[in-house]
Amino acid sequence: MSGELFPRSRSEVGPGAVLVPDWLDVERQRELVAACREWARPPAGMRTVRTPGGGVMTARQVCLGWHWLPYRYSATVDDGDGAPVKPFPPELGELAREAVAAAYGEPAAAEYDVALINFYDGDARMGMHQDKEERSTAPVVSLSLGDTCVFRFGNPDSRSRPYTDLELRSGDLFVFGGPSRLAYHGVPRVLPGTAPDRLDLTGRLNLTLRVTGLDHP
Ligand SMILES: O=C(O)CCC(=O)C(=O)O
Ligand SMILES: [Fe+2]
Repeated sequence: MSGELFPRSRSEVGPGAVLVPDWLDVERQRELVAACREWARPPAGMRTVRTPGGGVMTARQVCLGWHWLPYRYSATVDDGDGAPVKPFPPELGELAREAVAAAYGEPAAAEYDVALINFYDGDARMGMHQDKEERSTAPVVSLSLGDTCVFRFGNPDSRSRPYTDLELRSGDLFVFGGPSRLAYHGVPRVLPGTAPDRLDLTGRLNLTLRVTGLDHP
């Protein structure tokens, strides 16, 4: 539920960084949540990610197409059960292309080949980072489902200011490419209990769709 008197409108948060509120209708959100529940199952299911410095990411993650781990891509879940990563579904490629067209008004140039699905429950959050393991400069497509979060979108030079805090709600699309492709970003907070009732989801799911630029094994 948005609660706004007027619908939120598309906004450019930075050069090449575009928020399209309410891009997915509730039916599509429900379908994606159901699909995420399947993708989260083992083998190659949702896991806790550990960083080389000994840290633990509080958002749990499952990948499709390529397995991301700090800080590279692999064809197998090298930091989990070792299973081959689940395939990247063609529907998500189509969704990514539609998303780029909706954000930029022009079609995507490259084939999307990886999805990182992050699940935030409890106090989960994500620190400021760049998405830089890809060899392609194609825009990152981000879809939010479930609880609203505060999404911090910064600049390509440092984790600190200037940055903009925006709300990403269930169904929102955020695309960042061009001069913003390597901008630092993170999720300082999730607002519990804000998911639409019809989603039947406690917590927040985020799908980030990317082009790795890697050759498939
Ligand atoms: O959950 C989000 O909105 C951001 C996820 C993210 O930045 C990532 O997976 O690299
Ligand atoms: Fe990211």
